[in-house]
Amino acid sequence: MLRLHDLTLGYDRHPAVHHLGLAVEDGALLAVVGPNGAGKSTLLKGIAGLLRPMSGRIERTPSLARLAYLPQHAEVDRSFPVRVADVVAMGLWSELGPWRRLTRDHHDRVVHALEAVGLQGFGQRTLDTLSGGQFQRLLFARLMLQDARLILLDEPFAAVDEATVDTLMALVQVWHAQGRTVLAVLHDLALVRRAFPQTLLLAREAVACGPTATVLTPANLARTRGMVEAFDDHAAACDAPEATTEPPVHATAHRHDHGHGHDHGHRH
Ligand SMILES: Nc1ncnc2c1ncn2[C@@H]1O[C@H](COP(=O)(O)OP(=O)(O)OP(=O)(O)O)[C@@H](O)[C@H]1O
Repeated sequence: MLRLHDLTLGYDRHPAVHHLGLAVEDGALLAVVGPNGAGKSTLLKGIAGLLRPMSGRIERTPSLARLAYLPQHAEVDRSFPVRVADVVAMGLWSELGPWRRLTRDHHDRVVHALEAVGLQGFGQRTLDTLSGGQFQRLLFARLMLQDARLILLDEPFAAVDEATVDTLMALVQVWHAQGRTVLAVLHDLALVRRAFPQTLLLAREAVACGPTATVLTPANLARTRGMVEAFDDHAAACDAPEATTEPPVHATAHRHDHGHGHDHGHRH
């Protein structure tokens, strides 16, 4: 299980998301949804261990120790003149370590992963020759080889066409069927409703979390709209005491209210 305990994350001591308390069960397929600036990427970076919590903590059971994180498209530099097959093979890093060479079996797995994402025959091409959609397919091939139990995808389908979404979404479904836990930041609500059993609706705080149909209601979506704009990026750090107990909820939002309304924008 992945648990967030009264988690606040931010930059330069300014909170970006605050007081998240929720539990995501092992094997969940969870969409993270919310307006621009809601803190979705920040949350994924926090879970990936790239941002230290300002307060609160993230707990992962050992079953989720092996983690793979796919950052937003724009954050990945693909001007390196390296070969597609070599980038995919980087997914084997945790298995190989720095010194071991690829065996025949490893090469076969790279070829298989490229086939699975529809990039057969692309192995010898260099990264800079790929289209945006092809590059995203390559990143999914690398993810396949990482064999992670917890997979974090930040807008994996931004700027890719429908056929690519279908191919990559089929892979996500396979990972889900294999019992892996997948969290994906998405803006396509139709896709979320169709393919993601659970959703976290985020607007600097957890607005709702649980079965997608109960989270993506018109009322919840309307509430999120004003919440992000009203949040003050330069507010002082929150002095609210950390919650001492966490409710044992399944992918359920746990909101802290310290006596201020939403019209105050935030509680920091
Ligand atoms: N490196 C950073 N330094 C300072 N502030 C940041 C940094 N990254 C994000 N922020 C701020 O944190 C807040 C949340 O940003 P974040 O990228 O997590 O939102 P998001 O929900 O992923 O948005 P989008 O849908 O636009 O990608 C925003 O106000 C943003 O300006």
